[in-house]
Amino acid sequence: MSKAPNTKSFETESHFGDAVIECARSLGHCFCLGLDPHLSMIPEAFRAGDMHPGNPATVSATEKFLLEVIDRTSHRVVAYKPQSAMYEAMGSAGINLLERLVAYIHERGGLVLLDAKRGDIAATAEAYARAYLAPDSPNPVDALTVNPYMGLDTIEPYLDLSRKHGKGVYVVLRTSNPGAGAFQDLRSEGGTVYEVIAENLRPLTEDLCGAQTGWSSLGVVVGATAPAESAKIREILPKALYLLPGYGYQKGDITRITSALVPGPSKLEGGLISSSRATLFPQGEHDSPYQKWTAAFTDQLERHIKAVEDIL
Ligand SMILES: O=c1ccn([C@@H]2O[C@H](COP(=O)(O)O)[C@@H](O)[C@H]2O)c(=O)[nH]1
Repeated sequence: MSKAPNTKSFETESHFGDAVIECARSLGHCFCLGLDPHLSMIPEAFRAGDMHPGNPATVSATEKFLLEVIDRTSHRVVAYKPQSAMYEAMGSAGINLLERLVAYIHERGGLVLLDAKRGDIAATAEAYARAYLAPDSPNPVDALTVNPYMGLDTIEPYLDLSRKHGKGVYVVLRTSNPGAGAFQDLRSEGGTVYEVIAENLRPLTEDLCGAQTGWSSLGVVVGATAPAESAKIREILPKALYLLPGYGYQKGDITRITSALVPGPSKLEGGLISSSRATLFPQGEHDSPYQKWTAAFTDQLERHIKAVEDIL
């Protein structure tokens, strides 16, 4: 699906929404693996020194771990969702690591949805959009999460690159965290904040639908912990792909998250169900030797994928 590192022109130059759905249909599930290298959780088999974020050895250890994870999963997951903050926390070496990982995933034909939740005035958003969504960017990902709090004009630069190059844009709508409702559920005449944003996004999602599947490259982030809200959003945004974080570690009940999905040709579809910590770091395996860790990791990954398959 992709070309050489950092010169990649997304072959779905075509369309992110189509690429996600086509991959999900061929794999038979919609599991997305979060690449969140929490340094304290990196297994013993990969750790080096004190794992301080400023140590070059920490970055190398993290890279070894994540390359192993990617090698073991690239044929099994629909997309990867690196969390930008985890790499930024390691300074410029961490950002370089993120670039190498994105290139590595692309060499293997994988999709990268960078979770960076960018949001700023349009002039600055243009730079964020160029940084990640322009095909000639030093670190071109396939999709980016963005924050709509500052208004629709601030997401326009990302949409522009989606129109031109088929990139995915995921707007944060109703999040998975315990405090999500405090602001996002506030009511005005038009409904809750997240419903008002969704209404505003509707025509934009419809403009960005793929020719192959009809799904939009403009998606939304909705916590897997929020099935009722998910259902309401689906009524407003029938064509938007969901990114559903919060499965696993945050205990989102995926048997209820079917409210986000709709029947496709053979299974439910319309979202990416994402897990980071719970899949990357099987409980009790932190101190395991390499062989035991690989077995535990593969077992955990397959259990999580199976749980997703079972609800579709
Ligand atoms: O509502 C949201 C939006 C984004 N996230 C991000 O997803 C992962 C979740 O990690 P887990 O280890 O699976 O809990 C993380 O990168 C969050 O920043 C979210 O959790 N909820």
